[in-house]
Amino acid sequence: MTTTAPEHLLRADGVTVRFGGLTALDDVGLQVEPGSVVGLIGPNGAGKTTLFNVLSGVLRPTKGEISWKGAPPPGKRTHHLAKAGIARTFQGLNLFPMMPVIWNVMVGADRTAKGGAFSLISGFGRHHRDEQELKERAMATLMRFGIAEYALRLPGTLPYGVQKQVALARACVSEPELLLLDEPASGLSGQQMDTLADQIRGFSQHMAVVLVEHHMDLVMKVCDHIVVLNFGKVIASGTPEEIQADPAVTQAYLGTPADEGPSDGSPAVVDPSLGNGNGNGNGALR
Ligand SMILES: Nc1ncnc2c1ncn2[C@@H]1O[C@H](COP(=O)(O)OP(=O)(O)OP(=O)(O)O)[C@@H](O)[C@H]1O
Repeated sequence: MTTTAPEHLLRADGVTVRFGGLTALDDVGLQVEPGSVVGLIGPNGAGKTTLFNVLSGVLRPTKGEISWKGAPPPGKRTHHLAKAGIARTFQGLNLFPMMPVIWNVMVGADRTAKGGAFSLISGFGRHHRDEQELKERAMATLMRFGIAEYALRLPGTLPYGVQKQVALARACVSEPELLLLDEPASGLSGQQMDTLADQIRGFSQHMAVVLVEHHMDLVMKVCDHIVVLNFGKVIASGTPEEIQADPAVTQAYLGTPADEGPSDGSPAVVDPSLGNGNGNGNGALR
């Protein structure tokens, strides 16, 4: 009997998450193919972070299943994920403030570091040659991200945009097959966001990316596929063009009835500049 490898890297089936009486996710399905960029969007409180936490193994769903390359997920600790080829960034920077930039990136480079930062600082169980190799890989990644000059600086002494790049470098240094990005554009300038967009498209040459992001222009620019959540349910799923033309998406963000499209009959376009008039109390499209 021959078995074929699953086409998807990551798959969620019928994922439901309840917090007490509140259903944060309701029967959500999602697939991530190798080399694709998948966006998760939705108004505030839609369930994006909850789904991200389920996908990254941090949160166990009340119902439903997650599979990684057709098998159960590898575990919820960062080093479990890293070993399996999954890396993530955090909504906050989550850098170690007392460690220089290069050490922060070395932590990400070490797929075998069970103790994470502790094992790096203590050197427990590691040979000098291994540490040298980690340092070289971290340095090469810093160079690739154009931030090698900051290698010996503490993160807190650097501009926010550079710190964001350090966090991204730390996630990418292990050359993951899947990169989970949690609001990578928050706090960035327009120019920094353009750089980020180019980077994400570049990443997809080597890895799949799942992106939770409020900045619609970035999402529309970089994603191959977008999943839209509202009140914990998937209300739309498709290419950026399909999502922009979907009246249910416009309704979710702006609170306009789905059948009230533009009077000229052209498809409704989700406009990031429209911030008010949200009828569902979920906040504006940002
Ligand atoms: N730990 C928790 N306990 C109880 N309720 C929670 C918890 N985490 C999230 N929720 C609720 O679940 C729902 C979905 O929240 P979630 O943070 O996933 O939405 P989101 O789309 O990420 O929102 P935002 O864009 O504002 O970050 C919200 O109603 C939220 O209040």
